[in-house]
Amino acid sequence: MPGHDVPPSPVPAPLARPHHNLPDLDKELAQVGSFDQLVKDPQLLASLQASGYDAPSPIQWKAIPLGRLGLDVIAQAKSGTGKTIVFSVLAIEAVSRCRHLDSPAERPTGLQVLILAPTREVAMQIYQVVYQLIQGMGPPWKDKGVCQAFIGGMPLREDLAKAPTTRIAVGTPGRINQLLVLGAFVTMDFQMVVLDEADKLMEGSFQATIRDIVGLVAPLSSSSSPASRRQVLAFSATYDTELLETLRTLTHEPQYIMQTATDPAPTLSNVRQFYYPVVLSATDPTDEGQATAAQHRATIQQQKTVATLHLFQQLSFYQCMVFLNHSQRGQQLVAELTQRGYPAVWISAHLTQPERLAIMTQVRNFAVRVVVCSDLLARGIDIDRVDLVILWDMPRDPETYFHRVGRTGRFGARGTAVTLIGDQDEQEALAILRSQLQAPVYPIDTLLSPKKSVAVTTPSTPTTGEKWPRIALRPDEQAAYDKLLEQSKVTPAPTDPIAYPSVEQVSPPVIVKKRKLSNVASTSSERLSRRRMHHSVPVNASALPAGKPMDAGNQLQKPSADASLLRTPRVEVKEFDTCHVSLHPDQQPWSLPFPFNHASANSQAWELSGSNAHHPPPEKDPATSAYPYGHLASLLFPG
Ligand SMILES: Nc1ncnc2c1ncn2[C@@H]1O[C@H](COP(=O)(O)OP(=O)(O)OP(=O)(O)O)[C@@H](O)[C@H]1O
Repeated sequence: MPGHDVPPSPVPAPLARPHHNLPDLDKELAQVGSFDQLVKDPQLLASLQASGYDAPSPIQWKAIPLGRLGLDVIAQAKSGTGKTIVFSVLAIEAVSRCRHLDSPAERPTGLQVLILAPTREVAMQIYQVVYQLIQGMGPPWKDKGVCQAFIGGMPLREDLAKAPTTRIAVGTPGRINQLLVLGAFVTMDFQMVVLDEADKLMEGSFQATIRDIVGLVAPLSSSSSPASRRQVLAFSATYDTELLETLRTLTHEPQYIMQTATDPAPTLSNVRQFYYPVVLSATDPTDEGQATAAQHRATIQQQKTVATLHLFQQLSFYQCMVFLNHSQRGQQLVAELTQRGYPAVWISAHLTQPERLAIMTQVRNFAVRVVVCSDLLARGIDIDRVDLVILWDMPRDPETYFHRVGRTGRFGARGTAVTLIGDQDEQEALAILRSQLQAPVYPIDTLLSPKKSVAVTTPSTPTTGEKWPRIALRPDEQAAYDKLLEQSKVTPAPTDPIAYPSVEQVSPPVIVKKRKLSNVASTSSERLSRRRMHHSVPVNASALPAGKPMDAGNQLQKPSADASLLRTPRVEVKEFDTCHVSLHPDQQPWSLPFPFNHASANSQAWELSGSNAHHPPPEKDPATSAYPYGHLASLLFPG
């Protein structure tokens, strides 16, 4: 088992990135410019391009400049739209700025960036992305100590040895906290903490650990000047109102980049979503003399296995992820699938860390095509050959649905997600879910018509250069689908001037209200009593409510601009090394060079564009001694 401090195991050659040549499938992925307009460092730019990242996605276009300004940022973007590259670029730039300081004596040492992820698998994946970018940046960057992974389940001794020289640490909260408490990292020049899957990191027992970590590396004290404060960046595809509020307390006047009100659902439109009602037993487990509840459950599971095999036979796919809620059932399913000619692996947090890493390597190397898993892999995991996701069990909440489905259809690829519906509880949960989704969830018979003659008994082997795995469609389905794709085409990227979105243009955050999908039946007696009510009701597609837009009550309010000044400064990035900032709605923007950060803010001589010379710096509020325009203004007018 390779140690996690060695270079990551070879990643299979990437499939051709489809989004450049094909119609835009989702506006989250519409091309907005090119990386050479966004990234100035030639080594980093070359490395990005060599790794196949030619054109930034909208989240990269918006969040990289904002993060580079040194502001705290809370960002939301759909699964698979490239959030990892946002903070990888910002992390490398942060270290790069320090490396290029003229005087070696002043060059900061030790840890500068900390990237936290909720699972060891996601942490290792992020580490591999940053590592790959650094490797592509030429000799000075090939220093092994620049970026290191620190995850639980691996020897602490090795982590203690490598921590002092690490510049970018990627890890899971428990291990990172342990190392910080032990004083393993040198943090005097610390600059930035990144929370990936931030809503998950703020949940339950994680939250206290995250608070401890952020308190140690990026303390938020009112007395600390912005220049001495460290930056906090948070990313996720989903945010819950309450957790978002909690997250806000870790940040300082954060800038928000959120899903738009018109497109709130965090699943990509290029993932076709279906539900598959398995044939229900005609018996009610509560009827006397009939099957027991356990037998009834066993029947449903059997039916779900049959449905899974049916999907495998009918669809051609590269790789499939099957999500279950129970470990024992997962292992059983793996045995059944393997026995029937679909070799599968099971992965959950119950395995040892070496076992988990070995399975992930197998999956990434395409040595296995069916991964049966718990929600360990529901978030953040990026395997670009996954084109089929089966939700064997209904997820416990809508966020988990979005994240599970988001394992396919990544960055312009197409994908299919099928939710198996086995009983009344799952039918009700699906109804709740559909009320939150904008994308349609079709009944499975629209995909698997009994008349259709698709007989793919052995999954096809992918051919190099093939753009997508094919999912066979009837001609009429194909025509409808092509039309849908044509309609979703987005206008081409603007060229001159480069129109980055300003903070003010960013729509109000749309928050998925936390609502347990499985709360309908938390105890078996409740479950049984409901079954009694819905005695032998077959799953009927037409009984399910159609999708409708999200409840407006779920949205946070956008900060409003009053008549004389903008509560949030308008930040507009015009070129990759300058940004324009307006404090008054009618004011010509100030022109600021960047990159800059808190550490450099005080010493930076701000150049004001000529037309603004008559705009005096704002006055401080006497009550708070703070500038009224917030954090950015205090950066602009230090002292
Ligand atoms: N600009 C780009 N050009 C081409 N491919 C990209 C670009 N940015 C990211 N990708 C690819 O898109 C895929 C998804 O990226 P990433 O894992 O960062 O998504 P994400 O937004 O973090 O998703 P999730 O919310 O599921 O964690 C990755 O395979 C990544 O290599």
